[in-house]
Amino acid sequence: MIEFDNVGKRYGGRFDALAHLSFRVDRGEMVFLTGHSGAGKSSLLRLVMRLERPSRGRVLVAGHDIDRLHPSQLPFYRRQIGVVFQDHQLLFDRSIYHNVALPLEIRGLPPRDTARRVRAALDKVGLLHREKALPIELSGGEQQRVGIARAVVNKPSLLLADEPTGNLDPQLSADIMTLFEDFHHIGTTVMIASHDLALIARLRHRTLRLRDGRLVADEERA
Ligand SMILES: Nc1ncnc2c1ncn2[C@@H]1O[C@H](COP(=O)(O)OP(=O)(O)OP(=O)(O)O)[C@@H](O)[C@H]1O
Repeated sequence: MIEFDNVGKRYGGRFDALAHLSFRVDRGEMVFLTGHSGAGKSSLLRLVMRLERPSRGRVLVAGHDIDRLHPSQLPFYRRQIGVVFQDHQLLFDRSIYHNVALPLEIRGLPPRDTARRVRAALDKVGLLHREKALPIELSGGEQQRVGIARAVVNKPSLLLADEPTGNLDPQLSADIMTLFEDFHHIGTTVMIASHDLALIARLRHRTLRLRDGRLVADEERA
């Protein structure tokens, strides 16, 4: 599903944030990405989203070199990827329903289809009963679940998360990871950048470890 072939990413013409990075993630796999702050985790995820382009090497997603995508193809490409951030980036003047509906409204999906999909996504994260609430009325863990519902409302084949449990206590973090595992179990490819080594060790999924932009470990834990 994802293949990095000797990828390097240089910022500002001199700083190598990523270097000689090669790995494959198969369709349906769940993989953690770890490493110290500044190791290059977010840069790697941004390359997969095609928010950044590699300075060298190739990034293939579903068999395609995504550097070759025409700008007109990017919206369709990104629609296949759900993204969850640490600070879930909800719109605070919109209800939970409308936050989750946003990606579908941007696509111009008919309201009836939008409603069906939004409710299915909210149901998956256990928040159907809160659809009329505003984000401010929800706890941090619930807000993150809304962020996940919004990320999966387009039924992406690939789900990326950048420190999705960064602000949550251990129990809520474990609950959020269980949600990601649920999507993995129905066939979604999942890649999660996280600092939470204790949680990662407990969950026993493949883990890629970066240090100074290089892949220093690739461990199967199943
Ligand atoms: N747009 C940019 N321009 C210049 N340097 C950048 C840019 N984005 C990231 N960097 C640098 O590249 C390196 C890797 O950053 P990145 O955000 O990928 O690391 P990270 O592992 O995600 O860190 P953290 O865990 O702190 O989020 C860092 O030294 C960072 O300062």
